[in-house]
Amino acid sequence: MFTASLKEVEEQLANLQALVAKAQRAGASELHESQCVQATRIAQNLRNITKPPGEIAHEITMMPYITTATRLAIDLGIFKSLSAAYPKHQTSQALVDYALANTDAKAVSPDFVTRTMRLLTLYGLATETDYGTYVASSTTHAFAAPDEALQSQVVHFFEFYNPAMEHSVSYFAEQGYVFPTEDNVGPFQSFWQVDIPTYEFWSRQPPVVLERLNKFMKAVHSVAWYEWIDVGEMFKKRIIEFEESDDKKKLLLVDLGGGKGVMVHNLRKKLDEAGLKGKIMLEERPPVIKDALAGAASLGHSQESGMPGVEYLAHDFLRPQPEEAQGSLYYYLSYVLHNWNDETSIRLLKLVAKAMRPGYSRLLINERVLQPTGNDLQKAGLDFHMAFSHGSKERTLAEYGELVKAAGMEVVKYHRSPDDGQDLVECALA
Ligand SMILES: C[S@@+](CC[C@H](N)C(=O)[O-])C[C@H]1O[C@@H](n2cnc3c(N)ncnc32)[C@H](O)[C@@H]1O
Repeated sequence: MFTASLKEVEEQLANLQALVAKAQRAGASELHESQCVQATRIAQNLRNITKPPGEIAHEITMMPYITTATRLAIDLGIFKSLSAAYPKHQTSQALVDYALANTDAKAVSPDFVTRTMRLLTLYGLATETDYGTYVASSTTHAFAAPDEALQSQVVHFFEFYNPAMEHSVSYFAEQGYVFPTEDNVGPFQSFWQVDIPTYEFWSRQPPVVLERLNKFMKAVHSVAWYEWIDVGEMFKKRIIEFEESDDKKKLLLVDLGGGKGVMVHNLRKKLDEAGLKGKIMLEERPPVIKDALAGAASLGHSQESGMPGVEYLAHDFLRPQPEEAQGSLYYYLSYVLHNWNDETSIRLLKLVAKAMRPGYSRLLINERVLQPTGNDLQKAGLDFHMAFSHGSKERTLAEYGELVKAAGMEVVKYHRSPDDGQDLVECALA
């Protein structure tokens, strides 16, 4: 018979109580996001101790239905409907009416909605208040958000990665249980019958796919480093170190492969608040630059020139850095290196090193750095994901150290995030 050790259960409860007490001592009435992440981790430990093996097997077996139910709910507009109706509760019939009026659904029955909602409410994607009656939870609102980040993540994985995951079982049985290290070979390429890197595969898909990919990139992030590091202080300190005035022409940061520009737009605001006028630059592939400019326009800036103080440069970062991107105070690679194998990463890092001014420029690598043990689902899952689709991996600090060393740099500081999320690895020319 399955039992759980009381001592182990008590240990986890004590951890949770300590977390709550710490927040209370700080005068808070709520846990903030990184504390919520810590609380979830404790709950996960408690679950591992108390969940009988049969229940765990059940959860693993049924998980694809949760994914499927979420995908179906997206197609039926259930999150949008519940979120818009909040704080009102909605019945399955009201959700049917919404789907028929606002989506492509040809027919929907209240029974279909009720049975779908049973799975969703189990995972907090909405709250069940009575039989066939629901109200939006905070997760519902997040899934209904206009940026569509979370919905895009679910749909993108469902369409492109999930079939490749199933295919991987026969792939590894045939090829051997070794993760590929080439960016154009792997279960993903094998399923989709292509021999090109995954990013090239995306660029050949209809624009809606690339758009969805860019939307969901936002979702893979946890609390951004610029929320827990005082950006103004960090930049000012280095500017003062070089006794240089912060004139308008100075290039403060180049964000290579910065996606739709979420980080440059946020950073620009932070730098403005700190009175720092130097330029920052987003360097991306041409279609993504277009999306970034559209993103700037949605923030109320010009569609042609984007946010003031941000330069938008269409450039392939696997080619030498152009003149205008030379000698920046910081170069920034966020969730880029984990897409590439060691060989291509070193090629990219060498090109960055060439653009760096000795003794002055720094490289900031923003990634979820793997810890030796106890990595969460984001880290362990993303590592698998990188292996499946990019022939690459998540790395430990030592592995990042090896990579930058091969490109003539060294790690000068490791800024570890308070919630074990996005870390910052600061490097300089060796
Ligand atoms: C995983 S996303 C990371 C986006 C962003 N840095 C972030 O943290 O959300 C990787 C980005 O690298 C960009 N990228 C891939 N290959 C590139 C290349 N050769 N030149 C420039 N950007 C590239 C992609 O367009 C994509 O936006």
